[in-house]
Amino acid sequence: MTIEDRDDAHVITHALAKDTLSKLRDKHTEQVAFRKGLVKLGRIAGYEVIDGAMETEYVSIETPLTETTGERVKGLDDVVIINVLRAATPFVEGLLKAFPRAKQGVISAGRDEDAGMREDGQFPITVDYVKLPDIREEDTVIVADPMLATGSTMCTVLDAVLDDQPDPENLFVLSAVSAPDGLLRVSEQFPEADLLTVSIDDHLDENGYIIPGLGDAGDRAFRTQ
Ligand SMILES: O=P(O)(O)OC[C@H]1O[C@H](OP(=O)(O)OP(=O)(O)O)[C@H](O)[C@@H]1O
Ligand SMILES: O=c1cc[nH]c(=O)[nH]1
Ligand SMILES: [Mg+2]
Repeated sequence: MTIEDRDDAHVITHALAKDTLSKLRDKHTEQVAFRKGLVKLGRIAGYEVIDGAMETEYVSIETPLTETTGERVKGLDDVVIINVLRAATPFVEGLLKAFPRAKQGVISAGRDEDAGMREDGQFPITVDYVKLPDIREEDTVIVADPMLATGSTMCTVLDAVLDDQPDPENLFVLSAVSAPDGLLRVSEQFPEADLLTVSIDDHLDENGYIIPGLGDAGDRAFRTQ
């Protein structure tokens, strides 16, 4: 398994994840390559979740030549993936390569950047659309958003996802790039969540952007800048 357990989060240390993140960080990486990078990172992260959190069971198999015993991942049908619009869309596309039969939820939650970051280090969050599947106790829930900056968006999303639902067996908050402030905020408000990220960056700037980060993930993936 290529996950480093730290006090603040589990960090995916797979060489290909680091390689892909470096391409995403590069300001010369254009839209198509950027989107493909997020897809690839989602796929790698999905495999890491399987490797780290899911069990296998023995199954008997008939090969063309003989009978043998193999292993199968248990619980692949008990996965719920939450797509935080908009930047998570290509990231989730990659996750779905690891969990093709996952149930999916969609929530549109965006920072009100005109209002700016408040003195408490949080952003007002606008939620426009919420469509979530029922969660069952046996489920592994993965809330995916490539950027975890102040944590304002993620805390709003988790409130909506967990509202009036049973606690799932596993709850992952998955990001590509995270900031220490956001990790702290989410872990304080949702201690039951496992925070999984590819990189814990240094700090946030005065506009709430992750430094060194990769810029605005939504704008780069959707070419809106
Ligand atoms: O931790 P936070 O400070 O809340 O910031 C993280 C959020 O910011 C980005 O979304 P954005 O609001 O830019 O929306 P977008 O995905 O539509 O670009 C990102 O995709 C996260 O959802
Ligand atoms: O650095 C950041 C912070 C929030 N959202 C982004 O897309 N990038
Ligand atoms: Mg954005």
